[in-house]
Amino acid sequence: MAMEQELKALRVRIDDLDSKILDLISERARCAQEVAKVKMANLAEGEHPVFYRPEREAFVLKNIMERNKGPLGNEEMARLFREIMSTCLALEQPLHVAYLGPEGTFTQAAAIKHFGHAVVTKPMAAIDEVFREVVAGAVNFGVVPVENSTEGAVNNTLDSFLEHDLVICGEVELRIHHHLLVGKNTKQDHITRIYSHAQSLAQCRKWLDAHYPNVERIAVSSNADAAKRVQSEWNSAAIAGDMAASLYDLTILSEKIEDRPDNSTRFFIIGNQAVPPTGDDKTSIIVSIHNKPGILHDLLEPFRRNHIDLTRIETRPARSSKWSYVFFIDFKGHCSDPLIKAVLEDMGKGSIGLKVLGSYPQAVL
Ligand SMILES: O=C(O)C(=O)C[C@]1(C(=O)O)C=C[C@@H](O)C=C1
Repeated sequence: MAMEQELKALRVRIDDLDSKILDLISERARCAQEVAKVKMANLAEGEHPVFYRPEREAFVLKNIMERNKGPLGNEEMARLFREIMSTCLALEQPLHVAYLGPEGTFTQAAAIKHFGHAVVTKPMAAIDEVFREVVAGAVNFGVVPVENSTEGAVNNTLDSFLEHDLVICGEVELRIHHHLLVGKNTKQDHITRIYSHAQSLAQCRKWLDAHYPNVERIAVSSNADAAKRVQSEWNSAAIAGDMAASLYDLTILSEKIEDRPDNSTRFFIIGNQAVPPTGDDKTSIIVSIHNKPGILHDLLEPFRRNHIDLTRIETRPARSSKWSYVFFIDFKGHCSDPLIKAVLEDMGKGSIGLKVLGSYPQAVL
């Protein structure tokens, strides 16, 4: 009886707090509606309003994480605010976001992690199609994978940047946990085929060698596609993540089978909008250079001289001529910073071409 009384009193307090939170969230949403009105009222002739402001969102989330005193962890708290902002933005403008599908891919999970659940997500069959959908203006943004901590670059994404003129507006990092999944009719000891995306098969190579050394591994276009197949196919399993498992109603035979526990994938948000600096930004560029001795050293020297932190460098064959290359370089800093501007100018002089793909806030979550 005493416990019942105690619980009742605590629940009264919770109801009271919920009602205060409800009022505050509604007040915040009304504020966002006012923000939209101000943005609409201050447009120059022919200008389009910019509702989504990644630099402001990064500030809000970081601020919440800094001020959070617990007991909820910083990430949990930021995720709650991510969702509040997502719904507030949807009141201003519902965002449409294309991603590398089908439904249930890690790219969809990355899109939701970045924009929250209030966005309308649209699956595309290939990375290039995500780019084309954004270029065509059919969606506001696109989400594409760019690199995995175990398997390296996603070349289709890098190549698409050579063909399309889009801006990188943000990055998302996602911990990738792979599971071995089966449909209702498949037993663990009857598996004859394992489907997944080539990158996912590679990320689980050692585990597969140890547990299913003689089972055929079949690469398909995505791990969500693998999950979809095994829903109805007997004696086959898929390697995919949580979203695909629940979407296609599969049983998890083995959890977290990736070879490296810190296995993560980085995704880019692509759009048409340049993002102002936050003080904690990254910039991505493409540079093409003449092939001559010491050229790569010369290219990178200004970064060393100016203590600019290079975070990634990737090479791809140039489309223009055989045995010539382009470099994809990411570094810390924003292209509007005078120091970065000077370095890029310096680099531009020694190269055939240099293109800034975008400056964007470093991933907060
Ligand atoms: O500050 C703005 O510009 C807003 O539109 C408000 C708000 C928010 O809810 O905090 C909503 C969407 C933007 O992407 C950033 C922030």
